[in-house]
Amino acid sequence: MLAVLEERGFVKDIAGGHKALDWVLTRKRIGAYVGVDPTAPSLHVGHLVPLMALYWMHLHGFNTVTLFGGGTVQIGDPSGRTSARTRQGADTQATNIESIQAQLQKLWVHVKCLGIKHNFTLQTSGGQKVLDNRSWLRNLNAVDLMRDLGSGMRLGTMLSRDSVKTRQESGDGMAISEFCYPLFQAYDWWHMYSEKGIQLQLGGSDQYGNICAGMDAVSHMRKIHRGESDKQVDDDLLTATYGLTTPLLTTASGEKFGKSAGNAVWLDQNMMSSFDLYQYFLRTSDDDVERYLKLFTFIPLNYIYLVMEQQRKDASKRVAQHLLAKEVVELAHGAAEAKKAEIAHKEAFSDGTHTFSHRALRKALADTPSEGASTGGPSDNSKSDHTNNVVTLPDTLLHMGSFPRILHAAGLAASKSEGHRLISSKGAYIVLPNSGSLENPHGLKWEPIPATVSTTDPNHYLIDWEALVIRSGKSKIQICRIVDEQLFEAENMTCPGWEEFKIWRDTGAKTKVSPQEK
Ligand SMILES: N[C@@H](Cc1ccc(O)cc1)C(=O)O
Repeated sequence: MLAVLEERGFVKDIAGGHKALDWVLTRKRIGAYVGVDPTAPSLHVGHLVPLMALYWMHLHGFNTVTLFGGGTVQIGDPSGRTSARTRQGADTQATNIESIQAQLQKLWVHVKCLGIKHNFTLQTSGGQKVLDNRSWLRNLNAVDLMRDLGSGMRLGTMLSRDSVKTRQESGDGMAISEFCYPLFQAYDWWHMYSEKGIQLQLGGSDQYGNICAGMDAVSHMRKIHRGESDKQVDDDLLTATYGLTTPLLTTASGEKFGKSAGNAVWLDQNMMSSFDLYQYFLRTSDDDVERYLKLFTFIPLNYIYLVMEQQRKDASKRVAQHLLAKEVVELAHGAAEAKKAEIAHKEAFSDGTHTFSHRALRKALADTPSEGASTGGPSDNSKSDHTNNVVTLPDTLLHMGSFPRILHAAGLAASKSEGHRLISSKGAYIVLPNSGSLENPHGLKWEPIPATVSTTDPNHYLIDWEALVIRSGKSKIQICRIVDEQLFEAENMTCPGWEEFKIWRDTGAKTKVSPQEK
């Protein structure tokens, strides 16, 4: 098992000894767990690395638990942080807990389906559970905790942790609650060790300290509960605890993995559509794609090597990236969504990579009805849950000089001024209507949005009188359906910058109108 995790790139550090862990995993189907604190409404792609390692263990017959910290999130893990988290309101916390729990459940369903697809059988898979540590932490007695577990954890070790040192040095200090966080994570482990035989904890590299603290605490608790006489049992490698941390991902060009335009790449479909998630992984560079295929998919290594050979023969086809993107969407959102996202992308480029397929546009528009708000509440375009990334924008946004605003409204630029920058650096593109060639009438051409912004009218780029197709960088495409402003407002729709636009327009209009009124 350890060899599998190592060859796929999951192992950064091992606590408890490499040899010992290797031996135990070979001898015994121990239990393993990964914990996540629900600090946000969704997991992001970074969470997937330790989770994937755990899923591999599940598929190889180990008992596995994904734990969400409904209890620990209220204390706040200081690991890897330079400042304390701000306290969340009770209702935010409740919704986060609920959605993370649902997400962890859903991931298990998709893991099982992917397992079957990649020829693992349910009979040889291990058990899997989703647990909430609130269920035991809420009954914990403070005196008992300090007497038993607290007495087994050393101040020196805890003070020497980087997260503590940096805060002491920067002068911000640290609250006792945060300082004591490792006690609660350790108690989780003790609880699951004694009840479920969980001997291994996996986590991101920032969890190394918490995991080591947990190992000390569990061994201390075992002594207390067994009496000192059982000392030799304690040393038994077969019943000891172990830790494994996964590497922190950076791209080959040195950037932090998992950020798109400064935002986290969320796994929740309502926060990031399948189309966008697919697109994020499709943008993976050739230097990173093999590493990511190993980490984020269950595809056998031999097959990955074959795909990489194909990829090197013609990198422009991005076969490896398409495969990666599809498998990740399948893991996060399920097979049906993955198929749709794949088709949407393949169609968009079906007439060549330098063109955008008119057929794909027609299909995307047909698949996403314009009544974006039909679900009732106000619809926020940026959270569109469509597979095809169609956003709806009001027609009044299209006027001479408004391209930077459109880039912002379509979610391709964080602000209007960033839109400006994108255009002047020739990083923003638009599909030219009716630009197909005689041999390939559906392949519409891309061209950079003209740098002469103030004299360019976006209306000239409307395709079939109803859509603009824009792109930032190499492949972040956005289809914009343009509707009548009255319909947009009547359907309670909105888009980034819309309120500011209205204020700007209304005040601008007044100064223009008044002289004529005179
Ligand atoms: N402390 C972990 C989450 C966690 C919570 C409870 C545990 O028992 C284990 C892990 C984190 O912040 O990522």
